Amino acid sequence: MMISRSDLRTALRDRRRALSADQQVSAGEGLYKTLSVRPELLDGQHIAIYIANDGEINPDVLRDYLWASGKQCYLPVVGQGSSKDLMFIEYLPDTHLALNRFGIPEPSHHGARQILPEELDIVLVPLTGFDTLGRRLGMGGGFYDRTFAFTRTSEKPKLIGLAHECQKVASIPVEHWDIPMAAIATDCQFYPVP
Ligand SMILES: Nc1nc2c(c(=O)[nH]1)N(C=O)[C@@H](CNc1ccc(C(=O)N[C@@H](CCC(=O)O)C(=O)O)cc1)CN2
Ligand SMILES: Nc1ncnc2c1ncn2[C@@H]1O[C@H](COP(=O)(O)OP(=O)(O)OP(=O)(O)O)[C@@H](O)[C@H]1O
Repeated sequence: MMISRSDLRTALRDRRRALSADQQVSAGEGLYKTLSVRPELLDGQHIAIYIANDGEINPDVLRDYLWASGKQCYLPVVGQGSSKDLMFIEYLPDTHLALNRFGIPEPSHHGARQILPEELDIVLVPLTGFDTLGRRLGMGGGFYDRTFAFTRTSEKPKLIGLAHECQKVASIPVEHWDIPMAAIATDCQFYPVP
């Protein structure tokens, strides 16, 4: 029998949380090495990124590099109540972050610059699991799938999934609402989606 998405998610979350602090630091540096040279990323000006949570690969080194090279970076903000759409707020080095209802640091949307999802060039999507066909498993909230459902029929933004190499599996069971990634980047490798 095929493993369920929910069991796979639990196993892959356990796997990334088992990485040591040293391994997480090296993974973040590896991710920077993988992505900082890719034209797929450098062609973009408005780039959505995230603050690592629950053992996710940490894109801070990459973000600081992007910011220093003159890119605009944005962080996801979850809506109030039961809203399942993400908002994106500009990140600046002095941006104040506070924990959202999932315990993930996010900027306040008061006074900061918001960008519409369709104005983003690149979205760096946090992954729990992936396969080399660009299929992904997230945290199970459906936030990215819902917010970026329109990318099925638009050129922009390009979605690039970020994960630890150890989150690669042979095949992710796919659902009809899943939005495919254009590419996936890990601490070790860049996977263009065929
Ligand atoms: N770093 C990061 N930021 C992100 C996401 C993400 O996956 N990673 N999101 C991507 O969608 C959004 C938040 N979505 C999330 C969906 C579920 C859970 C989660 O941990 N659920 C817990 C229960 C937590 C609780 O209710 O207190 C769980 O299932 O165990 C977290 C974030 C926006 N920001
Ligand atoms: N475009 C959509 N419209 C309506 N519901 C959706 C859409 N996309 C996903 N969902 C719902 O969201 C729920 C979670 O989806 P899924 O298990 O694929 O989450 P995920 O991709 O792991 O999470 P995330 O996108 O937050 O990283 C599903 O129950 C699904 O019904």
